[in-house]
Amino acid sequence: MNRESGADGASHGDARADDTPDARTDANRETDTAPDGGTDARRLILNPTSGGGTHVERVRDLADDYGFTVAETEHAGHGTDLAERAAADGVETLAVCGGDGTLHEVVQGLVRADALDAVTLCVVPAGTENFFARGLGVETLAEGFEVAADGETRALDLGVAGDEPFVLSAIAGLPADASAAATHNRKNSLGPVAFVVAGIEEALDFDGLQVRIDAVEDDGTETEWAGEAEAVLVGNVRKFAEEGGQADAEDGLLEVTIIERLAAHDAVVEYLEQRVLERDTPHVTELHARRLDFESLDGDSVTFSLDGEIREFERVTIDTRPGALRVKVGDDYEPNPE
Ligand SMILES: Nc1ncnc2c1ncn2[C@@H]1O[C@H](COP(=O)(O)OP(=O)(O)OP(=O)(O)O)[C@@H](O)[C@H]1O
Repeated sequence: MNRESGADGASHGDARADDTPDARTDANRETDTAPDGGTDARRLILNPTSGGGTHVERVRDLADDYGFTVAETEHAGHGTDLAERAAADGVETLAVCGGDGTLHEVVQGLVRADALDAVTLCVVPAGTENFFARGLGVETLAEGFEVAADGETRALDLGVAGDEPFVLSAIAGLPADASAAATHNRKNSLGPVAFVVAGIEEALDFDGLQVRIDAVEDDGTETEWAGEAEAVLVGNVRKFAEEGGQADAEDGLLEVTIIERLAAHDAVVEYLEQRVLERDTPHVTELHARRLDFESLDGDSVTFSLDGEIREFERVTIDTRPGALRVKVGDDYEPNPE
């Protein structure tokens, strides 16, 4: 694994000696508790409702130890405002404590503030799934702060659907409907099982998508797919084909999986064949695309899940901003997990 440079050739191993708790002064500690502002270089945006919400006290203690001021979200969408504010305040290292949805909001704020170049993100996992944090090799709250202090900085791709950035994935079809049904409250009470429960409920009355997809592949080839789809899964940091999991997030490409609509039973068998046996199946199309144009053919808008946040599009272009996200990663991060 290349530990020297990210996709943009940025220099790495840039943790500063004063990032460690021991190196900071008592005076520093006193200013660390500014709730929602200041000109500090390190700030943490904390979603107190992510996961079961049991992380708050511990995270505040760790933030204090590592010299992060804490800005707590007060409502859905607030993470975007707080990130914009952090950028305006000149924050250089911005940690995000929550799940993938909170990270999604924070990235919106940095894009709105045109501050992706100026801010390095760190993740402190406190959500239900924490897919992004796990991909970066960050499993626990404490590891989130350790990596914020000492981790390597890499330049990861950012996905964009229309004008909205996403980090993990943009998915349309059955899984997006299931993710819409797995509400925040339900996730808090059921955990990851909420997705399964919601998925079964949604499968009972999901109609399929009538869509056309024009993709520009890695080598410039243009590919068109039109028909009735069960789901269109577009991964940036995440991939869905074969065994699924983390994708190469530094290749400037989207991992696209289109699952053709079949009788429910056949579709499940084929999807499992592909995932478990890694066998090509005739009704699953995989593409590595730089860009794709998605259009609903029946005039209905389609429900998308962008990192778990629900949006509606009748037509949308999805592409990437290669290497646009500066992110601290742990030792277990694999740039190319293939
Ligand atoms: N103070 C708040 N009160 C209520 N909702 C909030 C608050 N702050 C943020 N949110 C909302 O919480 C939602 C989910 O948060 P997040 O994704 O971080 O946690 P999660 O759903 O538990 O985890 P994951 O996405 O990893 O499964 C986001 O859509 C966000 O808008």
